[in-house]
This record gives sequence, C-alpha cells and structure tokens, in this order.
Amino acid sequence: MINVGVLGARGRMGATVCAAVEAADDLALVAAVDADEDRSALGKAEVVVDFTHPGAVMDNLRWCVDNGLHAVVGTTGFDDDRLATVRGWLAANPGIGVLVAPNFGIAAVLMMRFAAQAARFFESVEIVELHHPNKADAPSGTARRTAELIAAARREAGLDPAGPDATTTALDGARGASVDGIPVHAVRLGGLVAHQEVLLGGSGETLTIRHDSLDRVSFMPGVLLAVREISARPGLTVGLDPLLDL
Ligand SMILES: NC(=O)C1=CN([C@@H]2O[C@H](COP(=O)(O)OP(=O)(O)OC[C@H]3O[C@@H](n4cnc5c(N)ncnc54)[C@H](O)[C@@H]3O)[C@@H](O)[C@H]2O)C=CC1
Ligand SMILES: O=C(O)C1=N[C@H](C(=O)O)C[C@H](O)C1
Repeated sequence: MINVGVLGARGRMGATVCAAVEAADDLALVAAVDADEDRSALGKAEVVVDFTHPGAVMDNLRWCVDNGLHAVVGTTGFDDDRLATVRGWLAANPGIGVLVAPNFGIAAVLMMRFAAQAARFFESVEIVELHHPNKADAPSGTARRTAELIAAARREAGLDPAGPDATTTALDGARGASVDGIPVHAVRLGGLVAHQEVLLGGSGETLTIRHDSLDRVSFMPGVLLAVREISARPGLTVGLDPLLDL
C-alpha cells in the first residue's frame, strides 16, 4: 500500500486524483490539502501529487523535498530554470524522486512523440492548443513541451525551427507566440477540456496530429503509474515517457 497526499485537492484535477487514488486497491489517500490549509497532514504520505497553480508549485515542491516526500507534479509553469532549481534541491536530498509531467494523458504523450518524429519531414509546423476558459496559463505546458521537442528534432535535422513566413503582422499576437521558433496559438472556449493540434505542411500535403482529452479521467492512468513508480526513481524525471518505455 502506498500512502498518497494530494495538493490542490479541491481543484478540477486534484479532486479527480483523490477519487482515483481512493478507487485504487494498492493506494491510500492519507491527506487532501488545498490552498491556505496546513501541509503538515502530508507528513503521513509517501508520495505527494501536486495539481495547484504555477505560482504555488515551487514552494510546495520545496516543502515536499525538504520533508523527504516523493512528488508527482502535474502543475504547469516549469521552464529550464525551474527544473534546474529542482535538480539542485534533489542533489541535496538523494533518494527523493520528483516527476514533473506537462501532460499525464497517454495519448497526449504519444501525440508529442509523433509530432517530434514528423517534424523533420515538413517545411512548416504550427501548434494550436485549445482549453477550457478557466485554465490558469497560456500557452499550455503541453504546447510548450511539444514545441521544444519539435524544435530540437528540426535543429538536429539541420532545419530552421521556424518555417517560411512572408506575413507582415499588423497586430501583435496575430501569428501566435513563438516557442523555440514554433508558432503556438492558444484558444480558450467554453465546453472544451484540453485539446491540441500540431499542423505540419510541405509540398502539396499537410499532416494534422490531434489529441483530445474529453474528460479529466484521461490523466489518471498516467498519474497513478507515476505514483506507483516514483519511489524507485530518485532524482528528477521530466515527462511520463521514461515510465512508458518509449
Ligand atoms: N500535467 C497534466 O496532465 C495536467 C496538468 N494540469 C495543470 O494542473 C494545474 C491545476 O489545474 P486545475 O486542476 O484545472 O486547476 P484548479 O484551479 O481547478 O485547481 C487548483 C487547485 O489548487 C489549489 N491551490 C492553489 N494554491 C495552492 C497551494 N499553495 N496549496 C494547495 N492548493 C493550492 C486551488 O485552491 C485549487 O483548488 C494547472 O497548472 C494545469 O495546467 C491540468 C490538467 C492536466
Ligand atoms: O489546465 C489544463 O486543463 C491542462 N493543463 C496542462 C497543460 O497546460 O498542458 C495539461 C492539459 O493540457 C490540461
């Protein structure tokens, strides 16, 4: 039995994680903590899951590492600087495992992998991410990570990450944001959960790779896999890919 604590327990994701942990025979929910509540209840946990806010997650994570707790983090906002900071904390606390994943959906992980594989075969690539209007940040963590993977694959193939573009922008934002040279467009629309299209275009043909999370339960197999494996993975793991043997 693994004792699990959840941070952000009353949020959309946190509540779904609490239900998934309670439904699993090999996991016990020992603490469910939200904003302005005492984190000390998490001391009974072996693994803490964080789905809070980009502005709160670093303080939470520091607290977990300092208290010898493994952490599975879905909260967005992790750039290279933040990841380096977490690596520093973990170097001083060997034996503790932290997994940070921008997306726990298995299909989303595959979408990112397929997009990176396809990226070197097309002259143009753009990303459109579409989410519910209560989302905290833009662009999504998934879109950022996808753009980074695509840009790395294109650089390795000797291609300019940015495709050809003769457009003069008359209005700021009309061509989206640039992440590592890849245009990323963010849509916020009632009725949506979490969706992304990677558009690739070349000589007389296009390829669209689309992923849809239609319900937050889509993230739960990935979260529970990480909870079960994190104690055997000291140090920092980024993304779910290593746990899926991709
Ligand atoms: N990696 C993944 O697969 C996914 C990541 N996310 C990310 O998870 C985060 C949360 O998303 P939602 O659940 O939709 O947001 P939400 O706003 O519904 O829930 C966040 C919860 O965290 C609580 N909170 C804020 N600060 C806190 C603190 N310091 N300690 C404890 N609780 C705190 C809030 O009160 C709220 O209940 C976002 O960054 C989102 O992008 C969301 C879905 C999937
Ligand atoms: O806030 C969300 O909802 C989501 N956030 C993550 C992200 O920013 O990529 C994962 C998923 O897209 C849902």
